[in-house]
Parts: sequence; structure tokens; C-alpha cells
Amino acid sequence: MSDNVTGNIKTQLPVPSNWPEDIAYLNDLTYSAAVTSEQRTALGRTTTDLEGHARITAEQIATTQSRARIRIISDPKHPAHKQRGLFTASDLPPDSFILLYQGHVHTNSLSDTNSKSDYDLSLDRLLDLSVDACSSGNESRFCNDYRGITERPNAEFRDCFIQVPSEKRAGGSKWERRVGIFVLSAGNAGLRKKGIREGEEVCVSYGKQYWESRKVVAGFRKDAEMLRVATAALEL
Ligand SMILES: C[S@@+](CC[C@H](N)C(=O)[O-])C[C@H]1O[C@@H](n2cnc3c(N)ncnc32)[C@H](O)[C@@H]1O
Repeated sequence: MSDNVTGNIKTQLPVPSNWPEDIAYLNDLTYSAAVTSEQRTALGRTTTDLEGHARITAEQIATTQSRARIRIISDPKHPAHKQRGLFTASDLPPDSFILLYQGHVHTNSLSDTNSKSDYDLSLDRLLDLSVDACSSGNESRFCNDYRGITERPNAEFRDCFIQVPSEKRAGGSKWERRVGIFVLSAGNAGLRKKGIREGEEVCVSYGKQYWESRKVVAGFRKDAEMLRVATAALEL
């Protein structure tokens, strides 16, 4: 087994500043009992299947907190005022890896899904698995949608792989599927060639569907504030 493999498993980052007390801080994914061993196996890949995907090293995981920090948003004009956001702790060039999206992996069946979660992200559509960071996760759960904050997103969710030990695989390791947050590429015109500067907020696009479904949930809950925020996000 290589050092990388051991390192990925043993990387224990300290609970970061501004972490909420009622949420468990995770160093790796946890799995619902409903996730089958076949689904777990299918999340693993041999090196030949990894074409086009970033391979995240143990060192990149261990240095997460030198790139990403949580801040409580004090600007009253920010649409997530008094909530938390994800900010960079150093200058990050285009396409660089920021951090992994940690949380609880669950199947997309109704009984295994927390319909109230604002932190649920698809992990693998074909396998019908998602990662929910509602009750446990890492800094990534605080990444806000760009609408009302910046003109456009500066980061995105991307599929990636990390190396984990496997007694069954030759070489004693396998590559396992994760979702990470990455700085957007520079773009053909090079408009984003500066990447993200130290101290800037990391913002992705949740997609219109996220805000549409929040509008529906707000209607069910008769939550006027939630409806206002979702409507405002959709108007931008
Ligand atoms: C995944 S959480 C992001 C972290 C959140 N700010 C927190 O402190 O837990 C998603 C929630 O953050 C808020 N949020 C994220 N982006 C927003 C935006 N652009 N405008 C308004 N609210 C936003 C909404 O309440 C949304 O449901």
C-alpha cells in the first residue's frame, strides 16, 4: 500500500473556526445502511477508468484548510447575511482543487432522503446516490450560490477520485468516486485567468432547479422568508 493510500484514510483535519456546534465535522464520507455493497463497489474504479477526472492526492486533502475557510457573513447586503460562507485562504489558480464535498452518502429513495436538507448533492446519477451534508460535513457545505453575491460563479462541483485501500485490488488500493469543489477554468477568452484571490468568497451555481424546488418547499412550509430568497435568486 502506498503512503498516499494510508494518508487519505488517516487525514484528520482539526475542526475549523466558525464551525457550528450542532453539525459533526467529517474527514470522509459516511454511508447510509441502504447503500448496497454493489453500489459501494461501483463507486470504486481501476486506474484505467479515471480518464478526464482529477485524482486528488492525500497531500491535497491534508492541506484543505490552507485553501478554504468558513466565515460568518456580516455584510447586510449579502443575501446570506448572518449565515456562513466559504472563502479562500490563499490565491487559487484556474482549475485548482479546493476541497472535497463530505457528507452522508444515501440512496435517492424517498425513505433514505432528507427532503428538508439544503445540503444534498448528487454523487452518481447512474448509481442513484447523493451526498447530504445537512447534519455532518466539512467546510464545503458552506459554499453559497453566486446569485446576488457575484456576477458569475468562480467555482464548480466536479467529479474526482481519491485513492483508498482495498484488500481485493491488485496493489492494495483502488480509486473511489468523490465530488469536489474546483476553481473554474480560465475560459477560452481567459476572463477567469486570475482564478480566485485570497479572501474571496467561493461561489458555485446551484442551478435554477435548486431555487425552483426551494420555492415549492417554501410554499408547503408557508415560509415567507424562504420564498423571498428563492424568488430573488431566480430573478437574477
Ligand atoms: C448549502 S447552504 C450554503 C451555506 C449556508 N449559507 C449556511 O450558512 O449554512 C445553502 C443555503 O444557503 C443559503 N444561500 C446560499 N446561496 C445563497 C444566495 N445566493 N442567496 C441567498 N441565500 C443563499 C440558502 O439559505 C441556501 O438554502
